[in-house]
Amino acid sequence: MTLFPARSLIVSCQAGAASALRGPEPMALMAREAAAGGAAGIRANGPADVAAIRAAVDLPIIGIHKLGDPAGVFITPTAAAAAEVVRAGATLVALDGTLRPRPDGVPLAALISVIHADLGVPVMADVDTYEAGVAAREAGADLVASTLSGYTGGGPVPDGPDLDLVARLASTLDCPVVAEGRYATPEQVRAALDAGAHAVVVGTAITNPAAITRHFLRATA
Ligand SMILES: CC(=O)N[C@H](C=O)[C@@H](O)[C@H](O)[C@H](O)COP(=O)(O)O
Repeated sequence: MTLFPARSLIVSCQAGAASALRGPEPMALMAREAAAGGAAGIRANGPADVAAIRAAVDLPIIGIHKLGDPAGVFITPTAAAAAEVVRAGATLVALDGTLRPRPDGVPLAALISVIHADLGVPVMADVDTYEAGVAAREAGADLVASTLSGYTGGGPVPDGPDLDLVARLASTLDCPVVAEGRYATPEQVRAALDAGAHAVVVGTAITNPAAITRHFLRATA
């Protein structure tokens, strides 16, 4: 897997529904800034954002298409969703690789195989546990990412990243492991790479000014 050099930093350019930055143009500007800063790739949501970012930067784009209920399987849940972001210019597709059933009941291996055959792009499985990571690799995922750790159990989301999951996956899987989810400091990024991650995806800490403001505001209380 040579899409991303070893020890790459990938920047996730996504804005929530309430964000003033939501929309293809702001996300494309964000991606340009990330590229100017040295990012090796961009992660982006939805065909409109992916298309605008594709036109703005010459970097690999991890395309996702969030559809449906955020409490369930919603990151690129179907082959049709994957096709939309690939047509828009995504270099590879990330999708929910947890052990939860997909809304349409299609098994992960079948979905990955259709994406490989019909779209010809690599697939990154966003997982929540070690078991899901192993299963995703067996199902044909080309990369496995820790993206969904902390988000599927129904409990509070932890403050920090799941470095243990990254270390376990990296020591077992014969594919690149990507660290993603709540990486907020350069030290955490280095720790993930030193634990065996091939690349680290950082979103909120770089591209969400409201969250960054709230983070600094804690010091004023
Ligand atoms: C759980 C979920 O839906 N994660 C999403 C996946 O695309 C995004 O909302 C995250 O921002 C992204 O994973 C990057 O993580 P962070 O923003 O923590 O650096």
